[in-house]
This record gives sequence, structure tokens and C-alpha cells, in this order.
Amino acid sequence: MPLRLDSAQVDFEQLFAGLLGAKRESSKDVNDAVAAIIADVRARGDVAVAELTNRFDRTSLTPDTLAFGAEEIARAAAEVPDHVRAALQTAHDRIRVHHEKQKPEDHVYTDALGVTLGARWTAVDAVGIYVPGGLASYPSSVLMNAVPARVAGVGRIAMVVPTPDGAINPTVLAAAQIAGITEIYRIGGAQAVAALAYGTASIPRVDKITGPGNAFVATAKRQVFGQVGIDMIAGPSEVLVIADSSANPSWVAADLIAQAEHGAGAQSILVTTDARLADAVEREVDRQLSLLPKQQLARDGWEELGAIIIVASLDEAAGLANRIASEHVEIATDAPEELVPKIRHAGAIFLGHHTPEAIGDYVGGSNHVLPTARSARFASGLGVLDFMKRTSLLGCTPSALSALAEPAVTIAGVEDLDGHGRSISIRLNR
Ligand SMILES: NC(=O)c1ccc[n+]([C@@H]2O[C@H](COP(=O)([O-])OP(=O)(O)OC[C@H]3O[C@@H](n4cnc5c(N)ncnc54)[C@H](O)[C@@H]3O)[C@@H](O)[C@H]2O)c1
Ligand SMILES: N[C@H](CO)Cc1c[nH]c[nH+]1
Ligand SMILES: [Zn+2]
Repeated sequence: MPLRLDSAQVDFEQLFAGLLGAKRESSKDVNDAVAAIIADVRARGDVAVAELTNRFDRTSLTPDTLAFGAEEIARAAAEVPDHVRAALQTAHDRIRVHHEKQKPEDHVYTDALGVTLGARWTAVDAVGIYVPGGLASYPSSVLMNAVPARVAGVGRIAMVVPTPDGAINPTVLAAAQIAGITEIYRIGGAQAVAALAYGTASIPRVDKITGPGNAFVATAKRQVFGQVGIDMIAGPSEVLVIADSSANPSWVAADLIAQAEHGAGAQSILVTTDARLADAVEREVDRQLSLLPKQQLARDGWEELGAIIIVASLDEAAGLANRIASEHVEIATDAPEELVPKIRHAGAIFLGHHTPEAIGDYVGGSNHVLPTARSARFASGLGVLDFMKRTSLLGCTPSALSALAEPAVTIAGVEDLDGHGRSISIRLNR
């Protein structure tokens, strides 16, 4: 049974420990396993990457066959039916247009003292994008990573994607082709993250790694942070639907199931002001799951990490949503815009009855790589800025330096850094 609570009973700490916390932490076992994998890849390079991939993904790779060849990519992409390619192209184009609007502007100004200040944005040189592929394949995630990287102007984009049992979904390669990605490796998990971070003979190291993945991927990204940049920890997917009596229980149920079908650790929560809707959604989830024979993952996910919470008001729903800080928040009410200002912690907000989260997964144009596991409290979804960095610019005229020297030398003095002070004052005594 999914968890069912009403607002009088919602003990956030308990909710956190059960629903939001324990099952989503990476365990000591995963941490240790990932540390061992990273150490192995650093020591033995491509040989370790091939061996580990063969073990976890049941492949038969050698150090020479880690990368997809150009003809292989072209051949696989050519197998993809025209309507699928057209759908990917639509998604690509919409994602590109939206992300173009995120490109930051450089700015420079000179203040009254004659100090020039500014900020200049430049792209990261080399990025590794992780496309998950263990339980399902995600051509859409290729686009969500690659498009903002290209809009940012990243020089080199290396993509990794696991190929369980040696099989690749050709649509993943078609998406890469549409996005202009040519460097692709058939590896996944912690060994792929380690190879991108530290480099091997056949996989040059990158500067930053982005993309979602399972607990092994997320833990590996945490462990290589510092050696390379990372975007965020985007782990198992989550949705929190806020609904009132205007919501359609079948639609809400379908949205909860859609998220649960992401499998292990995926989480679907309904927060509603209407007890009758809660009952109807619960029944409807069961009914829809019984009609979907392929939905074992969703069934398990709903049983394990599904929840229905009844609250007294939409304000209370917003407060709870902020504490949970879900990856996706759907507002299934007639006036979603009234609630939006009250939702401060969410990876993405979906407005109204006609905006299922899945439209954002694919073709809405916004990014679907979003902060999970409550990291929306401090992190944002993937975007162009993740592939860029800002360098500040500072310039003083002689008179500006004279005006600022005294306070600067004073602070250098209290820090006991005379060399700093002298490097300023030496310029004044001429
Ligand atoms: N937040 C997002 O934007 C987003 C998008 C798509 C998918 N996702 C999430 O990404 C995750 C994808 O997970 P996945 O498993 O399907 O694919 P994955 O590619 O993340 O992980 C598969 C890899 O995990 C490694 N692995 C598996 N078992 C292992 C073990 N016992 N020891 C060491 N390594 C092991 C293997 O190397 C395998 O290649 C899902 O949780 C899904 O919800 C999130
Ligand atoms: N809901 C996932 C995390 O935002 C993304 C996704 C890809 N394909 C389907 N769904
Ligand atoms: Zn999804």
C-alpha cells in the first residue's frame, strides 16, 4: 500500500525518514563499491573500464571497442523510423530555442572612482554527458544534456551510455546524431564516470560531467567532484502533484504512475485538499495499473514510495511541497498561477490540468535533468549556465588605485599579509 496521511498526522521527520530519506541515501556498500571502481579505473584505465562494463552490463568489450565508430552510429541512426526521427527533431528544436534564451550576457561598467568591473562568460572546454541506460534507454536525455552544452559553445562533448547485453537502442544514437554528438562510448555506471573524470588511453578526460543516473552514477559523480565539475545529483525521478477538487482523478493517477515507472527509488506523491479525490486517485491508480501488464516497475514503485497526503488548504500543500522540494511539482488546480509564487523549492513546476509532467520530459522545451532527493532546495535544473563559467574582470586607473589603496592596505595589514599591502603601495610612490 502507498503511504496515506492526512495533514493532522504529517510528521515531516517521519515522512523524511521513510519516504524521502533512508531509501534514497547512497548506502555505505554503494559508496565503497564505487570507490573501488574509481580506483581500479585510475590504476588500470581502459582494461578496467572494459572488464567492469562486461561484468555489470554483460557485454564483451575490449579496450579497443569502447567507442562507437562513425559508421556504426550512422547505421543505427538510419534504422530509426522517420516519425521517430521527426519527433526527436521537434524535441531538439524546442529545447534549443528555449535554451538559447538562457545564454548569459557579458557585462562591463566603470564606477565613479574609475574602476572597471565586469563579468565574462566562457564555455567549459570538454564535457562528458551521462545518458542512463540500465533499465530503460533515454534518447530524450541525450537531447537534454547535449543541446544546452552546444548552445553554450562547449568545444568537446563526450557521451557515455551503457549497453546492457551489448544492445543499444538505435534511437539514442539517432538523438546524438541530431544533436551533433560524435564521440560516444558504450559504457555506463561508476566506471564511465571515472573514465571521464580521470581519462584513460582511449577516453580523454573531461572538465565536467553532467547527466542523471542510478545510485552508482550519482555516487561516482559525488566522488569525482573536484577532479571535475558536476552539474548536480540527478537521481531517481520524483513527482509531487498538488490537486484540489477540480482535478481529474484519472489524469492525476496517470501522472503518479508515469513517475513510478522510472523504477528503483522513483517517488510519486499526491498532496490534495480533497479527501474524495484522494480516494478516487487511489482507486484509479490500482485500476490503471491492473490494465497495464508491463507496469511491474510502476506497481513496485507506487507500493514502495507512493504517498497520498490530505491537507487542509492549498497553502498547506505549498508549504509541504517546499519541505519535500520535489524534482517535479504539478499544480492540478484551475488557477495554478495563484499557487506558483508560493512554491519556492522545486526542480520544475507544471501548471494546470493540461500540463502533465511527461510533456516536459520530452517536448515542452524545458530541461528534464532536474535536482532530485530534495536538492531543489539549493540546485536548479540543467541549463546553458551549467556548461559555462563566469570570469570577473577588474581594472583600476591610477586615481582609482590611489582611492582604494588605503582600505586595501589596511585589510592586508590585519591579515598580516604585508606582501599584499606592498604590491598595492609600491604603485603609489612614484
Ligand atoms: N533526473 C533525470 O533527469 C532522469 C532522467 C532519466 C533517468 N533518470 C533516472 O536515472 C536512473 C537510471 O538508472 P538505470 O539503472 O536505468 O541506468 P544507469 O545508466 O544510471 O545505470 C546503469 C549502470 O549502473 C551500473 N551498475 C548496475 N548495477 C551495479 C552494481 N551492482 N555494481 C556496480 N555498478 C552497477 C552498471 O555499470 C550499469 O551500466 C533512474 O533512476 C531514472 O529514474 C533520471
Ligand atoms: N522524468 C525523468 C526525469 O525528469 C526524465 C525522463 C526521460 N524520459 C522519461 N522521463
Ligand atoms: Zn519521466
